[in-house]
Amino acid sequence: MLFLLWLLPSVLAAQPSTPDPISAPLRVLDFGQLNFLHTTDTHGWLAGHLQEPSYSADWGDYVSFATRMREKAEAQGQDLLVIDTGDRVEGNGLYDSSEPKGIYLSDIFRHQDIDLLTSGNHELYKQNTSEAELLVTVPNFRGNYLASNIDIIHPTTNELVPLAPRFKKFTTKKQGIRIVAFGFLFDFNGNYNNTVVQRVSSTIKEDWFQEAIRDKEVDLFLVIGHVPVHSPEYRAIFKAIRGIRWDTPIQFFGGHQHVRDYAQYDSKAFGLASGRFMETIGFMSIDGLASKASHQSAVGPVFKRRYIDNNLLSYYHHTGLDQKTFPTEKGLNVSRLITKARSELHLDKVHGCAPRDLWMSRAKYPDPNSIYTWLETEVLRDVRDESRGDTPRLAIVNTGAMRFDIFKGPFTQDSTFIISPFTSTFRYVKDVPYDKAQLIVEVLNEQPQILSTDESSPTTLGPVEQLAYPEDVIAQNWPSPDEQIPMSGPALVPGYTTKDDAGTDGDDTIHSPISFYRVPNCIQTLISPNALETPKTVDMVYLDFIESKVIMAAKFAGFDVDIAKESDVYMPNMSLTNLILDWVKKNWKC
Ligand SMILES: Nc1ccn([C@@H]2O[C@H](COP(=O)(O)O)[C@@H](O)[C@H]2O)c(=O)n1
Ligand SMILES: [Zn+2]
Ligand SMILES: [Zn+2]
Repeated sequence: MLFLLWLLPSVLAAQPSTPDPISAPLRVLDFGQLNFLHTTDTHGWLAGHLQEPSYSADWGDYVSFATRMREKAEAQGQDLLVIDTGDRVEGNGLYDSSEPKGIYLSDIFRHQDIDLLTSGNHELYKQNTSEAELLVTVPNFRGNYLASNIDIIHPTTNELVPLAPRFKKFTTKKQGIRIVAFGFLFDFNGNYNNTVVQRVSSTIKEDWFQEAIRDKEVDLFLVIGHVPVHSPEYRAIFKAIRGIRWDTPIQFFGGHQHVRDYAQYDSKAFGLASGRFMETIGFMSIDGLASKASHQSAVGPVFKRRYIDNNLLSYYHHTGLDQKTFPTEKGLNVSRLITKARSELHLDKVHGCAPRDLWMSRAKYPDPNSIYTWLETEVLRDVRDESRGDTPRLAIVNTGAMRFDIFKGPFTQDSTFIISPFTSTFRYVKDVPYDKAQLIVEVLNEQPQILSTDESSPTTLGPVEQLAYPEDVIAQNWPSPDEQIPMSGPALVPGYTTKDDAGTDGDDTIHSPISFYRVPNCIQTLISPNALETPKTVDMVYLDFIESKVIMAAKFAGFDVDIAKESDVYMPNMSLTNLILDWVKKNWKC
């Protein structure tokens, strides 16, 4: 059933730069015995999207939404569980702009009543981030944080300990559904050396896991993880559980690829991935589970999924409430906390004004509207180390270092971290024959554009970095112009038109499709005093994050220099984030 809501400008006017919304036809949520709300890859976007009305609800609104949805489910004698599958950090001023990073964010995040959560790869890149998980987030969510395959060196005892409990068994409040839950991270190997991520394939051979899946008093296995739902890791977990429990329903929640996705493993096992950056709240319901309340055994359970656009009108619609009746006191307080934090962090401070939109994947590459073309032709021209003077240099940047589009208008302190939050700095190798440097970039770009081996296989070259939208997911989930759902009435708002294993009716809001284009793994800029001549040799400059990939690509390219030994710091302490910020301040006057 569809509802057509006229989005009232006043509803979203709370965000200063939010343009007037138009209209949004909405699908309903079908509740079941057991219901879930799911976030993943929020990357600090707890203030929501200030420039995109479709995703403008903040964490406080989500706190109200979860409360209201729980009330609604429980009033119907049903249960609701709230899940988060990691990558909560890095990617927004609310996290990256504080010193130390994250002090405001963790204090906002903790107010959501989360039943189960786990770690992403971003929680593990740096020592202080994973230690904050151990010392702040795990205690904040006492007993609900799971880490089936992550250990950490405890900063005070120096002992290697599980980051959090490996699994958890519990019974739901209303229906008495007995659940065994796990919390996994994909086979990640880019973590700092204070943590150990055990490969999923070996974790599932461990005694504790084998015992847990042999428990006969279980109505549902719940696997949450920072793992793509279509991945070898989840396939392996599914096979391990199914091998022992041929009939028990299994629900997976995943993330990491920043896409809306839904996987069907068999008729009783499904997986939901709920996008990125607080754009999407995933909803799942399961009906027909064995349960104490209904004294029933499982009867062909029915699984249903929805991807909710994160805005107040979706929230009002799904709860049946309105501007007056929807907000909870706690939710409003969390929104106030966010406003206060943003103000203390000066996130609205304007550094410059972008003359046009610059897109990561909504524009072709190369193209004047591509953020990568802008980087290549303008920003990277400022790559210069004093000590190397005007020595010709080839600057190589992985496209994954860019995280979000730039919208025409004010470029703020928040935008600085939204578009590229990483503290990675530049390194270089001198006297690299120009043709070899070109070959190295070619090798880097020839790597398959999937992420299954990303940061996960030390033995193969693998892709330089993950694409924001891996190829298999593009084929599966991305809209194509001919998939537009015919609607009468007002024009649809452009947005997600997801295609997944259950079809094309997953999005709560019916949008018109947006075109997306593929980008290479790496872009490059040659900076040379003599623009007309190709230099014989260059300083090959790259972000330290991709050094291991550059080393392997150099081997493939037949460049016989020990890069790990010969490389050095280039532009000391200059991150890509700061390079861009300096460029914006100089070039984008308001
Ligand atoms: N210092 C860094 C860290 C990460 N990246 C990019 O992010 C990708 C992982 O992000 P997810 O949110 O998808 O986990 C990684 O593959 C890199 O592309 C980076 O560039 N620099
Ligand atoms: Zn992520
Ligand atoms: Zn991730």
